Amino acid sequence: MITSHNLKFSYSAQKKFQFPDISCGDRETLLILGQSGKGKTTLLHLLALLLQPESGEVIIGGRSIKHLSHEQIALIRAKTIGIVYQRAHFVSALSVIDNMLLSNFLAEKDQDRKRAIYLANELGFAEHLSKKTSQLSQGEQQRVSIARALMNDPNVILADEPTSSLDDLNCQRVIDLLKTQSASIGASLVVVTHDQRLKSEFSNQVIL
Ligand SMILES: Nc1ncnc2c1ncn2[C@@H]1O[C@H](COP(=O)(O)OP(=O)(O)OP(=O)(O)O)[C@@H](O)[C@H]1O
Repeated sequence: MITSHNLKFSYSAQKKFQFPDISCGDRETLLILGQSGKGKTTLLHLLALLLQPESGEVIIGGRSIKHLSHEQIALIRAKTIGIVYQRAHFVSALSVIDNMLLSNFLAEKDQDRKRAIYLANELGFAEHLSKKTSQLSQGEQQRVSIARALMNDPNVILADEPTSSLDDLNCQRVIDLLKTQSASIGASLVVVTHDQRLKSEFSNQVIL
């Protein structure tokens, strides 16, 4: 479960954001919609503990993420949050499977090859596991990115514009994958997007 209260953030005196409170329980989904520049990625990065709010707090699994060291925050993020970034940010020198196993390493867990292979089969890219990520199509990279986010069975999955560059068929596939995979591990799924196609896919919505 993830909630936020009174989150405020500013990049500069001219660029200030005050976000509505959000709440997404275990096995629940939440869509955060907003036009370009409304602060969707900023909010997602606050929820992902990648940015520190000026005021307010994020609570994950009942625990407030305030007054913790950078090291503690990094470990909580790695262990409890799966992030599907707007751009995938793979390590280009590593294979697909090693990019996935990196998630285990960052969470200080043993490398779980079985889980990586299981997810690759579930998400339909098992034949690409030993390739470099740059050899995969954009849609395949998107699925690897989702699988990587699921490697540590996170409590919360945060996805930033996961469908904006996909055609209708792949858009539907990616949303179905995110929903089924997050439901199967009992996670909260929060998606931020300007993609209006997703409106009909989520009953809980917040508009920025
Ligand atoms: N590091 C930064 N420094 C200064 N301003 C920033 C920074 N990152 C984002 N901004 C500004 O903050 C505003 C919100 O950016 P953000 O990326 O959160 O919006 P968004 O709703 O996700 O937009 P998009 O849909 O175009 O990705 C934008 O006007 C952007 O220029």
